[in-house]
Amino acid sequence: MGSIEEGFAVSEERVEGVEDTDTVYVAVGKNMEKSQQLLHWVAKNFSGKNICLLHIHQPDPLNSFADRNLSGYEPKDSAIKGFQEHGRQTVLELLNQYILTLVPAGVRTYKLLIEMDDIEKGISKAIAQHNIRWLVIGAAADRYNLGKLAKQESEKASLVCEQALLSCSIWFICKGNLIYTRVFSKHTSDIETAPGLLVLNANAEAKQSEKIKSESIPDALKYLDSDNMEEVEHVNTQRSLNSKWSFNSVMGKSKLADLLFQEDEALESWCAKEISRRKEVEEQLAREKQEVQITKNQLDEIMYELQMVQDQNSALKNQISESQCSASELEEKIISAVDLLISFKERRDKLRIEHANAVRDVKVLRKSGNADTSFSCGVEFPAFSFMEINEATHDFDPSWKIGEGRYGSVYKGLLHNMHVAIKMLPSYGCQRQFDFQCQVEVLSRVRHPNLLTLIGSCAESRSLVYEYLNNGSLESHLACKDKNPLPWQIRISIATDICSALLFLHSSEPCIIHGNLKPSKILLDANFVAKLGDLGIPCLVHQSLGSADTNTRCNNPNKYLSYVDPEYLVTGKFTPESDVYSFGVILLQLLTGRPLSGLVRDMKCALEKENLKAVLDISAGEWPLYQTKQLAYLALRCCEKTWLNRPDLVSEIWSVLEPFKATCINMPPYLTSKKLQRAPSHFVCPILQEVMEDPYIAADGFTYEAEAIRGWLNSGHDTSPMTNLKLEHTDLVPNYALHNAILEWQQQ
Ligand SMILES: Nc1ncnc2c1ncn2[C@@H]1O[C@H](COP(=O)(O)OP(=O)(O)OP(=O)(O)O)[C@@H](O)[C@H]1O
Repeated sequence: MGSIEEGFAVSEERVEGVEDTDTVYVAVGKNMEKSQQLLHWVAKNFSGKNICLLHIHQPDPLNSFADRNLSGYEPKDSAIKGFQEHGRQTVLELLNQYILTLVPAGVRTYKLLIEMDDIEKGISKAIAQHNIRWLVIGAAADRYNLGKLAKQESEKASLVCEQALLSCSIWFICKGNLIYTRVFSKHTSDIETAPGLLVLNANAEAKQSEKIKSESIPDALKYLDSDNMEEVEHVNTQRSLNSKWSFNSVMGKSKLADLLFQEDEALESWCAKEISRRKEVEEQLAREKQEVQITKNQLDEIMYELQMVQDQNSALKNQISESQCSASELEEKIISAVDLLISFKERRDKLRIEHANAVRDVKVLRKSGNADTSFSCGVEFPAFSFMEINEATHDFDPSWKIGEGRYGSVYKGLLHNMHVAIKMLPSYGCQRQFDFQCQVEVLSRVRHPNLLTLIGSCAESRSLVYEYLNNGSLESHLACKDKNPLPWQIRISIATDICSALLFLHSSEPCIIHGNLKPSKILLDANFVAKLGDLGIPCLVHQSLGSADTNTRCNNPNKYLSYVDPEYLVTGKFTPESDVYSFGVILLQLLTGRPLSGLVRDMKCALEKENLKAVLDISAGEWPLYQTKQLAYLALRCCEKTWLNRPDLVSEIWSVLEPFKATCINMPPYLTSKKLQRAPSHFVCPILQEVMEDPYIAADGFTYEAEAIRGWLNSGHDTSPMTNLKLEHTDLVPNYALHNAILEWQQQ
């Protein structure tokens, strides 16, 4: 037993007759788990060998005993020894426990306990003293720098010790795996095998297990790969020569130490390299982790965007499905509308056929009627049904009523897109409907720009359909009912228009007498063109009634009688001069604007006193006195009681009026109101009675407003609105010349 510093074996169990070459020393610590892993590895790889458990016991130093907070207390020698003995026993018990774990493997086991403060020194001492050939140490034990230790020891250790160290092979085990091996040789301090070379693959292990069985060398030595086998064999050779091997004969003591030291430095540099390599790998790993994190973040963003896109996609899908639903609904509606249209077209075609048949029947009937009455209606004339008349007047709505005369009411109406005036005559039996229709057709053939156009009739309701003139009657203008007073130029123009109409009627063959000429029968269109209405009505009504005028109403007989020729009242017969008489009264009214009573007398008086101005209507403006006086004399002559004294329409009246009207038009703009400005009659659409904006020429040679003539043709008419004659075709040609003339006139 030596001192603790020196190191000594406090316990050694040796079996007699057992060579050291059959013993593997295993350096075990106090950690049960690690030590058992180590023993397990040794039992597996050194089968058939004896195992000696080597433990370097570090006894508690006396000063540490003294440090135990026992100030003032001086422990006795016996107490210290007892304490150290207790520690020793504890360690031996631990070693016994390790031995017990090896019992099942059938390994012969004994233990070597060495007490020393420094474990490195203890192991080195044990190698030297016990001539240890094979030593297995836990990898952690590598921290015990045996090479360094050897160098330090080399100076003071005995030759035996060094020789023993140099003939020892050491295996470093970590967690049951061989990390590396140090095999000492005579040339180098040790053969260090890199860990990579010592990691066996499955095949290599299988081969090695076969070898282990056949050879006597320890299994652990066979873990070296083929490159190192030479070295291992060399080591074995050295071992066999070990007894003869002399350190001094090969190299000096100090040289060995240097070699050991060099090897140790190589190991250290390898470790440093390994650490820096690991550091690089770790840095690389950190970078890659960062990149992975960035990629992950990008992935998250992409996933978020993907989610949004998916949401939008689903929203769009919903919209598409909704649109598809509404589209299919619309398709269904279109299909049903098309079906309806087809059925309407079929119905229309059917009605057209029925209409054509009806027209044919009417023609046949007319022919047979002609045979009886020897009267030919000739031209086709629009005949409206009562339903159409009813519809046009909105069920004869009172608000659509224009006025009421002796022969019935007049309604405004909308018929086939045209504004019309419908005159309702007293109704009679069916027998007379045909006569009525024929007579109306005769009247409709009398056409003149200053005669109110008769558009059609309804025999059923005995109504006459006229063009509607929106400026009302001359009567309303003279009465100034909500209207501006007419300028004298317009009054002259109206007188000329009526004179023109009378000339046309009286010169017709046979002569046509109006017989009911008065201001209410003179209607004014949008351009104040005067048109004479109600032509032939008295005849129509009187014929129907016979001689008795029982059903006619007259609210103001005096007013009516003021225009009637006095000779008619005597004879009961109208003559052309009867119309001249009525015209004379109207002329006096236009000049004076005065009431009927005493009108002739006042004018006579004014002319006698050479004071025409006293009776002239000053609201009409500054009358040109000479021509006005001439006209006043003519008017008085028209009102002569004897028809023979009345002036001739053509040679006397027309010859004064026509140049008078011409001077009016040639004068500078005489109309203060644009509304009253007179447009040339050919600028006016015959249907609408308004200045045309888009004039088109029809097959009858007349020019119409495009919209109006199209409405006429589209409503089924194939006749001229002006002549009632059948149109050769329904093509329309734009009248550019007229359009330009209208534009120029409007810009004046
Ligand atoms: N085509 C028409 N366009 C615009 N207004 C019209 C038209 N025809 C008639 N009128 C209006 O209807 C009113 C009534 O006319 P109607 O011919 O029935 O009676 P009257 O002329 O007053 O008298 P009577 O016929 O008894 O001699 C007229 O004053 C006139 O203002």
